[in-house]
Amino acid sequence: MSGNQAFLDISDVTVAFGRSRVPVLNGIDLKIRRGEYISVIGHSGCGKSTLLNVVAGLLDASGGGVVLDGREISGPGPDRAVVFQNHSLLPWLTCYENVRLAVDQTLSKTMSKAERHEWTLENIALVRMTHAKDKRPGEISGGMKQRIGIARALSMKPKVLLLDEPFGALDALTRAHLQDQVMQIHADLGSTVMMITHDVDEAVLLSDRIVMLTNGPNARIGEILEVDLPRPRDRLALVADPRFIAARAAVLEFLHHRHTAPGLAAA
Ligand SMILES: Nc1ncnc2c1ncn2[C@@H]1O[C@H](COP(=O)(O)OP(=O)(O)OP(=O)(O)O)[C@@H](O)[C@H]1O
Repeated sequence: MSGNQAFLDISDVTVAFGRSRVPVLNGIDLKIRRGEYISVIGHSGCGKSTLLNVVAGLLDASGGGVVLDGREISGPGPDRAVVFQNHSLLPWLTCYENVRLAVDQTLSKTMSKAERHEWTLENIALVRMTHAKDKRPGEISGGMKQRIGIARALSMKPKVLLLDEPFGALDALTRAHLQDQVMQIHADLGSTVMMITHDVDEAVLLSDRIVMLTNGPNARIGEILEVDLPRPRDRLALVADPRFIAARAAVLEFLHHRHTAPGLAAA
């Protein structure tokens, strides 16, 4: 991919914590196109969340930098909305109020009060949560909380959606429903998504490319797999699709046998 195609340009990012001289991540280069769905996968502790936090602007890289749509990232901003594994809704607000708060914080200069109300409802409808919009987080399931978290993130009209294991804490069926919804939203809105996951099937189902990190410390990009599957994707049909099976096998093979950086002994 040529440099000028990058919408999100992660360039030579290195992160070392505290006084440690051994970086967690070392020289991460990744160029993401507008509208692309990227998954980052790797063993526990290799630095996936660290990378996402650098892109979110929640953490400063020790070296390198990130440019989004031509602007260098130097802190958190509404152009990058994050959805974490553990839903971070404010418990004393209703679902509507949680989304509305984000809308008011980011769009009050560009939308009237009535428009913000409509926009809030629209985003809640997008994740099919209209029926529970007046409930508080304590009154709804984990999957529903994640849906509101996604609605809140989308309502900010971010340039990039950053998903840090958004389905990780959910049961298999709820997880599948939410993956399908996110696929639909990605198709409808053309969102650019960077998602951290541990789940190989999830990565193959959702992604245009899967970025595989080597084990840390000094984690690097070991390999990037293009997922050559037409959209829309149907999870049931894909189970028997040789391209799905091959992509899945390639990621598993990397995770089991080739997760060490070049030049290091196998773990
Ligand atoms: N604030 C911090 N201070 C010191 N070390 C940290 C900090 N945050 C993360 N680390 C270390 O950096 C490494 C990478 O952590 P990170 O959470 O990014 O990994 P991960 O791949 O997302 O892990 P998991 O898949 O288990 O969530 C780990 O060794 C972790 O202990």
